[in-house]
Amino acid sequence: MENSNPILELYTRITFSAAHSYRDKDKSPEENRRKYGKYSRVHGHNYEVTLGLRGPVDMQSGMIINFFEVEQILKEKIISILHISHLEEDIPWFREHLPTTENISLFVYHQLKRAFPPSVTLISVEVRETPDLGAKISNE
Ligand SMILES: Nc1nc2c(c(=O)[nH]1)N=C([C@H](O)[C@H](O)COP(=O)(O)OP(=O)(O)OP(=O)(O)O)CN2
Repeated sequence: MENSNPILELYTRITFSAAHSYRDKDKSPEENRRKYGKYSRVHGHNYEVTLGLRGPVDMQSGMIINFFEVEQILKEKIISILHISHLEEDIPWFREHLPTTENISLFVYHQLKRAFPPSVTLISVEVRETPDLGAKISNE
């Protein structure tokens, strides 16, 4: 096999639990109920986040990045902030942005896009709120 450093993609999945509700700040509880139905009430989900990372495989270690390092980054940038949170109460960004699956994907993407070493590119973030509902950002 050639001795150059091939470019590969590495995937990892993390989970966190959080509560949220859909409410527009300028609307009354009744208006929010009309607009968002039952989702205007606080409810929780076990979210699944799948990340795609791309980079050259270091021929000595056989890794794009040591998974241990990925776990440390995810703990600091995602889990410590989102896990067991009430999204729009605890995290300032979600006071201005409805805590939908789409916006959670954007939040995770922005938290992580500069968190990895320069040789590693974050190419995708997929957030699943339920088995039937997810959102994905691809940066390819
Ligand atoms: N485009 C989006 N639409 C909705 C989102 C979202 O993030 N993006 N989110 C919701 C709610 O959070 C809801 O909880 C989603 O889960 P769902 O399975 O649809 O609803 P339930 O858990 O209540 O399950 P039921 O089968 O309806 O009882 C809504 N829309």
